[in-house]
Amino acid sequence: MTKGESQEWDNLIKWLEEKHPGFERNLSLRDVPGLERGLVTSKKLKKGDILFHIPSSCMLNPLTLLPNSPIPSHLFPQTTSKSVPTSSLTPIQKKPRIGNPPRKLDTTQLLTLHLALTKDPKGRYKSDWQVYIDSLPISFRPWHPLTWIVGPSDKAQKEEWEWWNHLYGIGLSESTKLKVQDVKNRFERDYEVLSDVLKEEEPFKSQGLDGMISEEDILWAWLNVNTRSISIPLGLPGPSERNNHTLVPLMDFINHSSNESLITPKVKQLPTPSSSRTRKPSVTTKSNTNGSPSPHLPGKTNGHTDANIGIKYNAVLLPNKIDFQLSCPDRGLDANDEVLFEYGGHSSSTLFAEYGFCEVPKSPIPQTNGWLDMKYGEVDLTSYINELWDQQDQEDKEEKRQVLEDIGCWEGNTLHAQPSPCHPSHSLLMTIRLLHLPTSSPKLPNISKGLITYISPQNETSTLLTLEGICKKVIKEATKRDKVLEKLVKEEKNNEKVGVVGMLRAMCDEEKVICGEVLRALEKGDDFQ
Ligand SMILES: C[S@@+](CC[C@H](N)C(=O)[O-])C[C@H]1O[C@@H](n2cnc3c(N)ncnc32)[C@H](O)[C@@H]1O
Repeated sequence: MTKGESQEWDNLIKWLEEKHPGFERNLSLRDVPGLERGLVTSKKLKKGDILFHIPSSCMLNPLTLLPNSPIPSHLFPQTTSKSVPTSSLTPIQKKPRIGNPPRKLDTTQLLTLHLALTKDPKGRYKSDWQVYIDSLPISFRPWHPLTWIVGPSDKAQKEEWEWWNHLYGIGLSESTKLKVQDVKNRFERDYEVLSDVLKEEEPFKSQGLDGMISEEDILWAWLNVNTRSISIPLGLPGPSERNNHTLVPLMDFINHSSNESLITPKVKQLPTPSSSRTRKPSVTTKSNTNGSPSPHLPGKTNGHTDANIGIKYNAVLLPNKIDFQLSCPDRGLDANDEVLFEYGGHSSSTLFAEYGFCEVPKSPIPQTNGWLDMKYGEVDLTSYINELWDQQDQEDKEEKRQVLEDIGCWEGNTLHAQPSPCHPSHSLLMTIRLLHLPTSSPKLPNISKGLITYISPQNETSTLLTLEGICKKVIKEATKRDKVLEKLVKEEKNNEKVGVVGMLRAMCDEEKVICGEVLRALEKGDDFQ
């Protein structure tokens, strides 16, 4: 941590203490050079002690922004939910306008715009959350992989960027590249919308802001929103992952772990004290799957998100009146223990593409075995399966795709370390089985109804041979990639480069270990269901 960061932390705590009644904490910023910024306990704590209490007033989302925002209110996300008081967001227009529908931003875009506006060189958009915004990472270059494929506007950074762009080409598996490309597509769509807003909407248009807020500013803002916000019910309709999330000061300093013995699971959502007395109980929010706040996965609805947060969900929660409280787990915590929670059930490649890091097993036994104990140890075979689809004719592919969608097996072409032993997902097996079925096979209708999963001994033999071939290919490519990466950093003095390459090499290990185990099972003739 630099001196500047420590100052920003002090300012943040002072702002929370002075301006946000109810704020409490027993956590401090971890101050260890060379280690990821994170939160640690300020003193020894016992079961149930409060780690922090974050009042809703300091959270940054469309509901808290609207009352004093310089962003025109017609751009705010629109609610159709009865649970949000209509005064808090723009009401639905009863008759749609003739011509183009009114432009609306979703929460991701609105928060990105709010953060990016603070970069106005003329300083016209100071935020009420400025102290919090000053505590955010200053840049995502060079470590976030999205910045490896979005060139810098500053020519002086071009040469350095080329090293990272080259790393993208040689150091990521094809399946990880697909995930980073997906992040890029989402960024580009939002960038286009926000550029149009700056060009066409007042007051931005008259202020010439389109030329003043750069793509780099929007990239910085967008990555902050996408790597730091938390899913929380805001009562906004539409895709939840685009709308129902919020930036929560302090909570966004917590790092991820999937290791259950390390995470601090007790997060509560509580009604903000005054609101629980003033509103009628009928006005309640509908939460995501189980009412828990969870680290927001920007791209998709996340199947596993809330599993480890162990939320206590209180009866009456109004969308913009939800406080967060994190309390000490049963095991207690020593002073300076890091507080961690699970961002969701994400594989290494998803964590890397979305958040710019991956978990590497810390195990006393050699690292290769550690991967087998990783809760979300996974190899994504999408790029290999895509190659097989490309060999099928279009009609055949459409027909089989429909069947796989009917049984919930389209996509999800993965191998898993857990539950042990390593195994292919059911979706992967069904996909390869269908790839080996002849065009318009009479078996397809029954597969589509879920009546058949095992097709025939011959089909099964072909399926397992294909799986074996793919696993061998993955191991070969991961071994080759690992060697290239080793060579790349052999003489490298830059610690950041060495650290990132270390993560990429660890992901090669994960592929080799999991595919190796699946190959061993295939050789033994083990059955996969
Ligand atoms: C929500 S922020 C957490 C706080 C962050 N460390 C900071 O300095 O502000 C998420 C970012 O923290 C980093 N991070 C979180 N968990 C991590 C972990 N287990 N190992 C390495 N980096 C991690 C990643 O850069 C990620 O994009």
